[in-house]
Amino acid sequence: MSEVKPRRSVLYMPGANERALEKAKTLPADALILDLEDAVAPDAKEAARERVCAAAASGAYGDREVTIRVNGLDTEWHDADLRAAAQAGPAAVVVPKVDSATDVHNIERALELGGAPEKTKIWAMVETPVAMLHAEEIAAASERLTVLVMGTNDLAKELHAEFVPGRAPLLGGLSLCLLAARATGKVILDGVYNDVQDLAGFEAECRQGREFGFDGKTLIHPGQIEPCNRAFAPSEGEVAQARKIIGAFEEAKAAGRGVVTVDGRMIENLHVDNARRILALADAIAGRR
Ligand SMILES: CC(C)(COP(=O)(O)OP(=O)(O)OC[C@H]1O[C@@H](n2cnc3c(N)ncnc32)[C@H](O)[C@@H]1OP(=O)(O)O)[C@@H](O)C(=O)NCCC(=O)NCCSC(=O)C[C@H](O)C(=O)O
Ligand SMILES: [Mg+2]
Repeated sequence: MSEVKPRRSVLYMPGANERALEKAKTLPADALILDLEDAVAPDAKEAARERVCAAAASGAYGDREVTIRVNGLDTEWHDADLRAAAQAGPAAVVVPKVDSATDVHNIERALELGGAPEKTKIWAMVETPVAMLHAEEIAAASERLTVLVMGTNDLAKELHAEFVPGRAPLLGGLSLCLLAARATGKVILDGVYNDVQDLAGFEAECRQGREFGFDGKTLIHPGQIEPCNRAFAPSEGEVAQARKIIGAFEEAKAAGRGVVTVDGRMIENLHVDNARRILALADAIAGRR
C-alpha cells in the first residue's frame, strides 16, 4: 500500500492575514492552504504573495502540509504567483478553476521552468461546469497532480444553484469528480461550509462527504478543524471491526477458504483491502505529532 497521508482537515487562510498565518502554527489541521486568490483584495496581492511564500519556506508549520493557492490562470497575478511559489517550494501549489488537461500541463511546465522542487505537487481545484465534465482528463493529466479540491462556492455560482441541506444541486458534480479521482488514484477534498456558526450543519456535511468517499474537507475557520478531524478519521469501532475482518479472513485463508462471514456479513478479499486501508489511515493519524 502506498504511503497514507491524512488530509482530513485542510484549512484556507487569507494570505494577507499575518495573525492567521501565525495562529496556524498551532492549529490541528492536517494541511493549510495559504490563499492568494479569493481571500485577498487586489491591492494586497503582492504583499500577500511575499508573506505567504516566506511562510511556506519557513518550515515553521510542523507536520502540517503547507500549500499555496495562486490566482487563476487567466488573471494578471497568476504567472508571478507560480514563479514565486515554485521558489518557495511548498508541499503543493493549489490552482483554482482548472478546466482541462492543457491547463494542468501549463501549470506543470511553469513549475518546472520556475525551478520548483520535486516535492511541490499540483492540487487542482475543480469548480466549474467545464471542470466537472473534464474531471477525468484533469485528474489523469500529470503525475505531479496529486489532489483534486472541490470548489463548491464557485460551482454553485456557475450552476445558478442554491445552497440547501443535503446539497442536491451539487451532487452530480461531486460524484463526477469522485469517480475521476478514484479512477486515477488521486486524493479528493470536499468543498467548504460557509456558515462558521452552524456546527450541526457543518457536521452533517462532513458526514455526507465521508459517506461519499472524500478523503477530507476544506475549511475556512479554526472552529471547523476538530469536528472535521473526527468525521474523517476511522472511529474506534471501525478500527476494531477492521482488525476483526483481517483476522477472520487470515484464519479462513489458512483453512483454504476465500470467503468467510463476520457478524453475519460476507467477507472477501476486497473487504480485507478496505479494512487494511482503514488501519493504515488510523496508523498515519496516530503517528502525527
Ligand atoms: C470566515 C472568517 C472571515 C471569519 O472571521 P472572524 O469573524 O474574524 O473569525 P473569528 O473572530 O471567529 O476568528 C477567531 C480566531 O481565529 C482566527 N482565524 C479565523 N479564521 C482563520 C483561518 N481561516 N485561519 C487561521 N486563523 C483564523 C482569527 O484570526 C481569530 O484569531 P485570534 O484573534 O487570535 O483569536 C475567517 O475565518 C476567514 O477569513 N476565513 C478564511 C476565508 C478564506 O480563506 N476564504 C477563501 C477560501 S474559501 C474558497 O475560496 C472556496 C472555493 O474557492 C470555492 O469556490 O468554494
Ligand atoms: Mg472558488
